[in-house]
Amino acid sequence: MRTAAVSAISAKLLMSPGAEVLAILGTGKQALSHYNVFTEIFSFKEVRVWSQTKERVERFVRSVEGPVRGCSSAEEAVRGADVIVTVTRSTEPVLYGQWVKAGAHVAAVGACRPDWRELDDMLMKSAVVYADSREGALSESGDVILSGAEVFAELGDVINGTKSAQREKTTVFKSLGMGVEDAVSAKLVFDQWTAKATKS
Ligand SMILES: NC(=O)C1=CN([C@@H]2O[C@H](COP(=O)(O)OP(=O)(O)OC[C@H]3O[C@@H](n4cnc5c(N)ncnc54)[C@H](O)[C@@H]3O)[C@@H](O)[C@H]2O)C=CC1
Ligand SMILES: O=C(O)C1=NCCCC1
Repeated sequence: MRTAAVSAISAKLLMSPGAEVLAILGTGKQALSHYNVFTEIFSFKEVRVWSQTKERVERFVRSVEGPVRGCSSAEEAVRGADVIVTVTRSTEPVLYGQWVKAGAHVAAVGACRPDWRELDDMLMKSAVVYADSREGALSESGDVILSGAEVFAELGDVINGTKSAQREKTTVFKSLGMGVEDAVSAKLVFDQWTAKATKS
């Protein structure tokens, strides 16, 4: 859930204000938590989902409620989408810049190894790239390392107001996960548990 929460913060900061269509590539555990968090926080008119097989897409669609539509190709899912979440175990690009609408926001969650990709060079080079950790992105993300794309800012820079949120441009948030996210999540759980325990 903490990974999806961070992706949702990236979307809150970087997606276009009138965003209506969300696309999710992948139908595993991260896809479900992203679906749950994004539909809880935002009001997308349509959520499109694609995965490797028709069976996985159908199973995912049956498992959730809301305005979800299964797609038979990644291209069908992402064409015209305002926000795209990539949550696959792919080692090769599944999302191509030529399909992505200008001004869309991409939260790229998979491909967390230096030789793995989810996004192609065209997208990485044409988008404004943000990361949770610049250091992490430059050592762990194949999409950043192999494309040679510049990391414009960390998400924390945008939250602190030291770097701009370029909503009008196509943006990529490269997520890798950070220990501090686990620490904050653990504190939230502990605080809620303590509050309940003191009441009873
Ligand atoms: N950035 C972060 O903080 C985190 C990133 N991850 C990464 O997110 C990704 C997804 O994780 P989970 O949902 O837990 O995995 P999962 O195994 O539950 O789901 C993986 C999904 O990827 C799809 N997939 C696998 N190979 C593919 C390919 N070649 N092309 C297209 N789709 C493919 C599968 O059909 C499935 O829908 C993994 O790469 C994982 O390492 C996971 C946790 C945190
Ligand atoms: O932050 C995490 O947790 C992970 N990050 C990338 C790879 C899978 C787990």
